[in-house]
Amino acid sequence: MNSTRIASLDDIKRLVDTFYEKVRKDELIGPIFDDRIHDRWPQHLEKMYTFWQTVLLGEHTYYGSPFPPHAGLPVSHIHFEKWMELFIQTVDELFIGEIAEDAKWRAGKMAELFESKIKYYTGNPFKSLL
Ligand code: HEM
Repeated sequence: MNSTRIASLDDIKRLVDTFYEKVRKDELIGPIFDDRIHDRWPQHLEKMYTFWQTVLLGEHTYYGSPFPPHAGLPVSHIHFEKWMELFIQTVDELFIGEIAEDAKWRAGKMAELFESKIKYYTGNPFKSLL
């Protein structure tokens, strides 16, 4: 059983790298990422390190807006379910502790928010995307 707590940027990198390895291999959501990201995976991973470093360690290195890149993606409930399944699997494989639990909780909240925004904007295509 693993007994590592999320405590450093190296831990965040391991979490992000392992998660997106699973994502890229997944038949349902892998192609959605690849179609948008193409050869920019190193940049995407770098950005995701800063995102989770900010959220989980309180070290403020991410200054973006998380939602806009998702607004036009061809995703619905099943895609978010798969995303969450892989994320939870990754966290539980690698880490224990309060921050690991927080990671899963926050991911779940953001997945819910993104899903409901995407549903809303799909029904109201002329609303602002922010
Ligand atoms: C099925 C679910 C999801 C898909 C298909 C998806 C896909 C993507 C794609 C294609 C990008 C843009 C990459 C680029 O063009 O460089 C992106 C960026 C990002 N995603 Fe997701 N995502 C999903 C769920 C989530 C969730 C639940 C979170 C939150 C925990 C999240 C957090 C982010 C962040 C922070 C960025 C970077 C935004 C920026 O540019 O500042 N994504 N995602």
